[in-house]
Amino acid sequence: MNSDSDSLPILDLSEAKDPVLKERFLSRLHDALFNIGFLYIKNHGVRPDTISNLVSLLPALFAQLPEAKAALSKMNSPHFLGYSGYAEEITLGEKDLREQFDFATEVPVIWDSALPEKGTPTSEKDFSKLYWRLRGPNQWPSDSHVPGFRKAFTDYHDALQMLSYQFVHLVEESFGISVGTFDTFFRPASVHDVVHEFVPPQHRIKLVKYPPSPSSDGGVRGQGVGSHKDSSGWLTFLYQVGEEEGLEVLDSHGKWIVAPPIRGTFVVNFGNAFEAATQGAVKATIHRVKAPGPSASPRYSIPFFQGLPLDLTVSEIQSYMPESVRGLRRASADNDREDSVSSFQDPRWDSLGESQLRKWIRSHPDVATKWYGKQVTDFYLQ
Ligand SMILES: O=C(O)CCC(=O)C(=O)O
Ligand SMILES: [Fe+2]
Repeated sequence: MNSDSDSLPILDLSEAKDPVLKERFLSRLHDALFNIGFLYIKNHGVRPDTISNLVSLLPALFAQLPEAKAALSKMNSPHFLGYSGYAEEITLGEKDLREQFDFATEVPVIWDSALPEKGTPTSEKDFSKLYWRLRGPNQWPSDSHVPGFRKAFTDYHDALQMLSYQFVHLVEESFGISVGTFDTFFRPASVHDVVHEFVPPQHRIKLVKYPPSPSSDGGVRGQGVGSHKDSSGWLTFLYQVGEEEGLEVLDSHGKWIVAPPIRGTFVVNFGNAFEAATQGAVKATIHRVKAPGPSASPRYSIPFFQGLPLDLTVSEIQSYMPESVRGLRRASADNDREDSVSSFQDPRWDSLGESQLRKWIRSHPDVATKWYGKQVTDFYLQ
């Protein structure tokens, strides 16, 4: 962040529909993108009942018996979808004091382990690359344990997908490029698009619970999730449930800014791929979550990670960005971080799929070894 303010901007999306307020809205969005990289949006158009229908099921989802949760374990899924138990994930060498379910756009498996020369009967595209194996269906909880979950999740997914596409159009406008420039990443190509036909991406949605946890002797709250940049996609739309604070955002002076839940809003931030696409002009801002203290209520959150086509490469994505945007690159103090954009620009993982595969293998080597084998796992762990 590069702002002297101690709080994040709140943008009102209804202003974007008002001819009088639109210019001001776009200039605020431009500032938020280039100076801060983290913002709230309100009047976003997602129906309150679409949100509350899913939110109201979260306690039951997490209260399932350990056997029921184990039956949905990520260990069952080559797509890294499913349940991860409390404190099973590690960020920056420390356990994250949260449990979570990873869901995604419901899609069939398209990975084809056949040799590329054989092609596939249905498509000219080569789906033999290992990263295509990341795509696949969800593990749904049983309807007797969490009644109505699949419908509530799907409605929420569809609403957030639409919001994310509309928001990308506003980003295009604030960049001064034609509305729809990035649509090619998200929709089946039209007959005129002969450059590259992308398979519409799978978006990921995490359902997260941070239970109350003991503070250290000095009263310091535990690590809900350690400081990180989002690496699962293009843009993140985070819904913070309830009133429990926890999310913090690192500004450009190295100061942590609290990003409390604000009723009726989503928090929007940008992933590594967006930072790479803009050559660092829009930052994937570092953030973290503090676990609730011992007498607090559990905190729930729902980040939606907008996906991108897995075969999209960094240079290809950059070619869609105008020089006026890429030229706004800012100096960054975090270029040497392990999870920073630099790993995405390493030619070995230069497609989104390669960088995603690496990320998932590194965060779940046990799942990776089971489905991808030791040799592949070791390669991506190096
Ligand atoms: O729970 C939150 O508020 C944020 C979680 C987060 O940053 C993430 O899962 O990437
Ligand atoms: Fe995050």
